[in-house]
Formats: sequence, structure tokens, C-alpha cells
Amino acid sequence: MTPQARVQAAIEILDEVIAAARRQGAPADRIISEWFRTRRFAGSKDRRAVRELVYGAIRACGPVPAGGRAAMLRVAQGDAALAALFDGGRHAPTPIDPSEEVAQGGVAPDWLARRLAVGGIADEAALALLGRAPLDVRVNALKADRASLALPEPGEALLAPQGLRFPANTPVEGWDAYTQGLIEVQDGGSQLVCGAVKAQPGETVIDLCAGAGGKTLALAAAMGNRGRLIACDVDRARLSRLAPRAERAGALIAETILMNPNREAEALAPLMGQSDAVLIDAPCSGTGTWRRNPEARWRLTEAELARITAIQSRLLDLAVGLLKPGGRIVFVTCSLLDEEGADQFAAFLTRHPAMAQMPLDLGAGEVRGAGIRLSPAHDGTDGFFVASARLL
Ligand SMILES: C[S@@+](CC[C@H](N)C(=O)[O-])C[C@H]1O[C@@H](n2cnc3c(N)ncnc32)[C@H](O)[C@@H]1O
Repeated sequence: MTPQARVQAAIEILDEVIAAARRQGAPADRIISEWFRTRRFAGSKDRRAVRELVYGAIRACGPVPAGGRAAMLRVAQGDAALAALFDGGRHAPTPIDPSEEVAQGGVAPDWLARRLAVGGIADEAALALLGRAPLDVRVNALKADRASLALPEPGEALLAPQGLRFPANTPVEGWDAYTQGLIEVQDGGSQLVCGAVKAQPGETVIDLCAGAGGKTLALAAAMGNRGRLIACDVDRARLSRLAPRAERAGALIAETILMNPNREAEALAPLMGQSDAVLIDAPCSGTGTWRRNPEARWRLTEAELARITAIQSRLLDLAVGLLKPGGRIVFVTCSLLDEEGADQFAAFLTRHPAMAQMPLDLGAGEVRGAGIRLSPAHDGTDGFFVASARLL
């Protein structure tokens, strides 16, 4: 593909990404893969270049752009070499008309940027949400140890005890250590919040929103495969991905429970009053993970945010019934919005006088209300809120 054709391809893909964001359709990654699946003429260099162009444009536009061309023009405004590729040649974008619409820049749609700013995420901290994430792995303590594990590349030791950092795109999933379950891909911040559960061998621990089990596997390692570890979710497809991962990781104690949405208590009834710890890695807006999927900020609406925060409150309330006396809840969201963090947890503590806040010391992050907030700017991790409370 010529450089011009790559720009035109990126514009077409951006049109699809924007349309998908408006109707809550497929994520950008999948749209890009699908686009290339039907265009076999494109080589690996073309794919990389087009991908870079698409993500560069997504990052550059705050509000949802009118279309792919307007988004690409936003980048071209500050990049003369890119602007020169709009030359109207074969497979090239048509020349730029000075009167045509250019998408608005910024960190996010205006309402969302304002909400973040209210929570202290503005300027550099907000821009860092759109940086590029490195690739972090967790050495699986069930099978190996960071101090002695030899990997094809050394990696930088992270604060999380088994965490290692590599440059983005390091092909770790092709390494023997990965196929043998000695390492898992997991953001360093995610590893730290798993540590906040302080899961111990022999305990009964519920991972209430386990998804495909990223945190379940870390909990199994912390528990040394001793005790009960119950991974729950309402999403059958996600939860079904846990079993093969657990097998690879040797996480023998992980059990799963598929729950019906809004009827979670029925599936959990046999477990009431029995847990030492419940991790609620709650569904959230994902504002802390925009480095990985920056178009997510175009999908979020105020109505969706209200819907998600209501689920978070419901799950927090539900988790109290699962605890034995002295048992603890660890509430986590990968969001930097206070309504999904400090405010949500403060409201929970008010609703449940029998729950006492537990101070956390992650060795990182900033205190936010009754919890700790990790952020790309402050900690070089994805953004998280984490807080804990104990049943008196
Ligand atoms: C942040 S993700 C979990 C990620 C996972 N813990 C990990 O570390 O890979 C939130 C999960 O909450 C699940 N979820 C949504 N509504 C739920 C509900 N009512 N009860 C339990 N889980 C729910 C979603 O299906 C999703 O898998």
C-alpha cells in the first residue's frame, strides 16, 4: 500500500469505529482485524502503519468526531507530512478543503472531561490517560518466581512482587514461559489491587465479577492453591475463558458460578455468610483503561454511567451478605471517576454501619476518600480505585 492508501484505509476504518461507538458495537481492535481479514493485499507493515494512524486519530479527538476524515484531519492539522498525503491520487484521500470540518481535540467528550476534572484528573493527569500502555506480566507464583525465572528478555521489576514490565508489543504470548503458565499478562496496577485482597491459603474467597479470571488467577497464586476460590460472573462467554487459563496456570482451586443478571443472590445463596473475602472488580466505565481502548470514551453516556454505578451499588450490598463475621470486601473499579470510586464507597459505608473501612497500603497511588487511586500519571499503571471494609 502507498502511504496515501494507508491514510485512506485508516479513514475508512475510523468511519466504522465511530459508527460502532455510537451504537455500542464492536471495539476498534476487532474492526481493524476484520478490515484486514478481507484485504489480503495488505502486508504486516501496512497493518502496523494503518493501526498507528487509526489509534493516533482516536487519541487526538475528544468528542465523537463527525467521521473518519474529520478525525484524520485533526491529526493532519499538526502534521504537515500527513496533510501532504491528501493529494487526490489513486487510493489517496481527496485534497484538504480549508473550509471542511475538522474534529475537536481534547481528552474526552466535554461532559466526561468535566467529571474527570472534578475528581482531580485534569491537564497532565488527563492526557496521561491517552498515553501508550507498556506490557506488564505477573510471574505465576504457583509455578515460578520472578527472582529466578529466565525469560527471553529481562523486563523491568515492578512494585507488585511478581510484576515485570516490557515494551508494548513484546511477543510474550509466544514465549514458552507463557504457554507453560509461568507468566500471565496483567497490568501492574491490577496486580497491586489483587494484593489488596490479602488472600491467604485456606481462606474462602469470592471473586464476584471474575470475567475471564485475570484477578482470579492472581488470587489462586496468593492462596498457594489452598482454600476455596469461587469465580462468579453474569457473562457466560467471559467466564468460560477462565477454565483453560486456570488449567494453564495450575490454579486448581478456581471454581466458577454463572449468575443470572439481577438474580445473583439466588446463585450465591449456598455461599451466604461464609467468605473471608469478596473481591468486587465491578463493571465500570473503564476510564482508567483508555490507554488500551481509547475509543471507549466515545461510547460512554451519562445514562450508561448511571446504569453502571447502580450495578456497583447493588453488588456492594450483595457482597455484605456473603461475608462471615470479620470478613472483608475489596471494591475495585478501573475508573478515575469519583462516582465509581470514592463517592460510591462512601455511600456504601453510610448504608452499612456494620462495615468498617480498612486502611490500605499498596505502596503506590493517592488517597481518595476511603480508598486509594492509582493512575497512569501518578503510578504508570492503568487507573484504578480500590477500597476495603470489614464486617464487624
Ligand atoms: C472489570 S470486569 C472484570 C475483570 C476481571 N475481574 C479480570 O480481572 O479480568 C467486570 C466484570 O463484571 C461483570 N459483571 C457485570 N454485571 C455483573 C453482575 N451483575 N454480577 C457480576 N458480575 C457482573 C462483567 O461481565 C465483567 O466481566
